[in-house]
Amino acid sequence: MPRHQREALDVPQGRHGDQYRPFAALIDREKRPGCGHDPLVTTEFPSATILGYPRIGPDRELKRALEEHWAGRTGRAELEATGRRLRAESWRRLHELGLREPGALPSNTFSLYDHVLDAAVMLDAVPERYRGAADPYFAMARGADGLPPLRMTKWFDTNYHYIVPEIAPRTAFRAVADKVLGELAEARALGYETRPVLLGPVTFLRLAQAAPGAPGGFDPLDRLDDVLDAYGELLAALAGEAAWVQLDEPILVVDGGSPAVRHAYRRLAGLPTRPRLLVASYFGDAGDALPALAVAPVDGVAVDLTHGVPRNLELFEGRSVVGGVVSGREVWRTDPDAARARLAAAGATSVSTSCSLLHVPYTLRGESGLPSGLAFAEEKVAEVVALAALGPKAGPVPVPPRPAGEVRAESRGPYEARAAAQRDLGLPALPTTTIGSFPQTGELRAARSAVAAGRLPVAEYEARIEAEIARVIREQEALGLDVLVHGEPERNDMVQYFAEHLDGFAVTRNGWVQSYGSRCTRPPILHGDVSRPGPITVRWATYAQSLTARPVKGMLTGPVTIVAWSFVRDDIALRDVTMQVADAVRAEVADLEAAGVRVIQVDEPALRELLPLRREERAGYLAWAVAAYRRATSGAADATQIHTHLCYSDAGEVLEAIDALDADVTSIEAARSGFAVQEFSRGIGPGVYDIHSPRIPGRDEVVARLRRALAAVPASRLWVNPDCGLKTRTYDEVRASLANVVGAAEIVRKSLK
Ligand SMILES: Nc1nc2c(c(=O)[nH]1)N[C@@H](CNc1ccc(C(=O)N[C@@H](CCC(=O)N[C@@H](CCC(=O)N[C@@H](CCC(=O)O)C(=O)O)C(=O)O)C(=O)O)cc1)CN2
Ligand code: MET
Ligand SMILES: [Zn+2]
Repeated sequence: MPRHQREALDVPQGRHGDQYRPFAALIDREKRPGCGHDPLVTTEFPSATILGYPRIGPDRELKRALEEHWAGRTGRAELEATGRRLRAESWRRLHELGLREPGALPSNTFSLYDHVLDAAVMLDAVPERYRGAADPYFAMARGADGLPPLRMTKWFDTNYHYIVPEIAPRTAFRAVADKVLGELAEARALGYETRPVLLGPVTFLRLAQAAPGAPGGFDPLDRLDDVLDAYGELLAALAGEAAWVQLDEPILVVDGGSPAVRHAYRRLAGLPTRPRLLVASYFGDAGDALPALAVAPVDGVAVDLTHGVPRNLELFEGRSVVGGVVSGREVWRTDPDAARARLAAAGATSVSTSCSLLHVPYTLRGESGLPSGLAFAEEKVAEVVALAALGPKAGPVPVPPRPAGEVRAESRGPYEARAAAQRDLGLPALPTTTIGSFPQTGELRAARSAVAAGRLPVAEYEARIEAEIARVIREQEALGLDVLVHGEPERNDMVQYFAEHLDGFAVTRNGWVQSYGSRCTRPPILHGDVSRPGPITVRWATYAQSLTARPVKGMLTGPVTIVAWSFVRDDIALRDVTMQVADAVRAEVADLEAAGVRVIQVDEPALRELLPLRREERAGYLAWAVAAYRRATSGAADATQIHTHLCYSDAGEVLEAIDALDADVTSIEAARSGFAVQEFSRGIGPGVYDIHSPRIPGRDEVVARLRRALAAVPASRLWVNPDCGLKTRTYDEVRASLANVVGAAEIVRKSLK
């Protein structure tokens, strides 16, 4: 059913608990395997719950508190106090929205930076080198005095990023339960019996990486039994404190690993002293992994029912089956009939969100001008409560829309012909460039909100943007970079900015979603057919080019990334949505080219992110993603140099697809993830330093990286650039870092002759 015709659920706000009964009555007490002790409050899983909740704060209170703290303006105590206030306010609001049964409210879902990092701390898996830092937690997250941070990467196929734990053969795991016990006690003092949420042991180890220096064949999963000992201690500590504990195992929806799951949950379920265990899988169908769980007598499983119904659920008869029918990562209202049909088909005994609500904004309240048919976190909680009151009802389970027709990958001329046609750009060997953005200053952001509020005339704002572009061009000329950028000062975000200039998208006022640490985005809402009313970037690109004789690179966001970082309509296939966006980008490429812009970068940092978690679906996705990129870029003349940029990409997994994008130059994150430059047959710029940390790379360090790269790529195809845009850095950091990058390129260039 099209969204706008969908009936909204009648969502009661703050009615009383008796409406849960019809659903709770479905739970069969007798059949549930016992676990040998009387839990504190209740043994029944609540009829309605959510798997997790946003934590940045409805007005990004945590972001501000973190940034004040990192700037040295507040102490740790003030930061902790903000955290406590935010947790209390979330529980209060969730209770008010109807999550009132014991155990319905999750706890330990708050984090000062990241829940995977919290899990590492909970297991005492803190690498030795961070232990002496003034604040080991933030040192791991962000680096500290010469100490680089731990790697950060995408959380499954979402736009959230987690800190990658480092596990060594001798990491001494032990339970550090103070955070989880602290939040439980905090909630209890407020009158709430909560359900602690822990990252599960298998997901923890499979998301971790081997510590540097570990022997070649070492896999963090080799440490499963030791980690399980620590979980045993944690669960023992929680046994008298909470009726249920939720163990998050989203890794269940990824191929492989069933033996580890079977082993882990046999051991944990067999513990003599423990709370009831709910194992939560999400981000897809856990089908293949369910039998492994079924042989372990865990007390409940939570399954993602938003896209289909996982296979083999009958294996869980007699236990709690928590049906995730309200999407935790999309923003459309739940269709009650479809949701109830899914609950019925899955034999669900409770209603939940499909995953944590971390991935959606807090509330629609305060928004205007948005399409109808939306639900953000608060509205989704109300939906869960309403569905629990209604209960399951057999009916047809809808199938997702199929893509319409075939797609063909479009082509430009062969690379060699293009390279020849681009020679008049006059670039040296090892050309230096940046990825696009320069620091976004507080003044620019303040000016943007002043325009939105009508306090600053548009002409004045535009004059400030031009002044900033002029400054960015001057800085780059002074540094001696070869291919310049305008610095993206006019963009609030590389996706939202384009969404604001395309038809078919709506943007929110306050719909912030955490991306990593204190950083957030407001994902646009793609709700209709996409089209481009007029040129978007041409004015700024041509202004920048008018200020310099060096080539200025036009800067666009690619179609896959625009859809990946938006909330997208669900009534037509994602592939078809992406092709509409590709056509808009193609028109912008044509306009830039017509305006004389000779180098155009089309960023696709999210290409890897949308890669399906199941192997069998990957080739199909990559084929259309590549086709969309080529649709966007293949209209360019051979003489126009097309760049692309990817980051956080674990590029190794999609190298062939990146090559198939057929860009003349690809810049890619290499500083933190390490990948094989020799795989590339065209221009390649492996990032020479990590822009996510304030650390300034040394010139010699960059020289060493370039020499390593030259062992694999000829100098004629090697580019020199940071590994991502500079918008989160300060001008001081950027100047110092880029001076070393340009200096390093000069040194290496000389040694070529
Ligand atoms: N969409 C998206 N996803 C992405 C990335 C990305 O760039 N975009 N990059 C990767 C890493 N993720 C990142 C995500 C966000 C930020 C980031 O810097 N976000 C900014 C917000 C960017 C923004 O929308 N800025 C707006 C609004 C800024 C703002 O907070 N305004 C103030 C008012 C202005 C003031 O007085 O300061 C307010 O609303 O209160 C603007 O510049 O116009 C932040 O959290 O601080 C960086 C990296 C992966 N995913
Ligand atoms: N052109 C963009 C920038 O420099 C690319 C960022 S990729 C997350 O900010
Ligand atoms: Zn990037």
